[in-house]
Amino acid sequence: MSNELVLACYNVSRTYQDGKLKVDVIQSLDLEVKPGESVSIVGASGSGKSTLLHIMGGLDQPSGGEVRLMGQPLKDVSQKELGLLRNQHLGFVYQFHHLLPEFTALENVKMPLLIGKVGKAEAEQRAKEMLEKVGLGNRVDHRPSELSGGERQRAAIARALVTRPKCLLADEPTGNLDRKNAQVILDLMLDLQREMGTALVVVTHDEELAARFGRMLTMREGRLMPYSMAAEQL
Ligand SMILES: Nc1ncnc2c1ncn2[C@@H]1O[C@H](COP(=O)(O)OP(=O)(O)OP(=O)(O)O)[C@@H](O)[C@H]1O
Repeated sequence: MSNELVLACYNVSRTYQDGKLKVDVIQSLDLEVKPGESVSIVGASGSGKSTLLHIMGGLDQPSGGEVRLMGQPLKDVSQKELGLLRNQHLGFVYQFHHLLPEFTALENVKMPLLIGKVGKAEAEQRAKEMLEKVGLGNRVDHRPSELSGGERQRAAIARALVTRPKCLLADEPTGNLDRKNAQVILDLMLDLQREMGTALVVVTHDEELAARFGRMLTMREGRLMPYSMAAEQL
């Protein structure tokens, strides 16, 4: 039943008007994300992967079609409600950590809880627990500049998951890391996804990492299709 889905896209399209040129980046795209499942999306550069993730996360509006978050069509909600829905149900991780430089890891991770009106004491405790989970229990008072690249990404994952979202959306979360750190961060995301029952949708260029997800999709000609190595080499 559709209302059991975490996220759903039905007949979604996105067109950019670039001067006289109209670019159909996404066309008649359908996607259903079930609770707790892990989905990877690969595809050529410029195929529309980031655009899709922005639309799924309510950061961009589709030109047509419908996006539902926890069964709620996003086009029906006000900006304020959208903000609440996103804070409540979604976590975001990007290629670059986007931690606020003047705040410590703990303060950064607490922030979405405080925005979501969780009390200060509970926010502090949950943020500490989440930092422990990502292996940063001994780095809570470090500022981003005092963390390694892998540690910053761990802190960004903690910040995204501290609200216990139904779905984590990640755009090239390992794109800025070396191979070893990329593997470690991906393992961490998949472990947390299973442990917390969070659905995980990741966009990546890395087909080897993408193959470790429950479902691997390719973005091609504005649509998603099951990944097939043979088709990729055409
Ligand atoms: N604001 C915009 N205005 C016009 N065109 C845009 C805009 N944003 C993206 N595009 C175009 O839409 C297409 C898809 O971009 P998108 O960033 O979604 O691709 P991608 O698959 O994530 O690429 P990459 O893997 O290189 O990050 C590109 O051709 C891009 O130039």
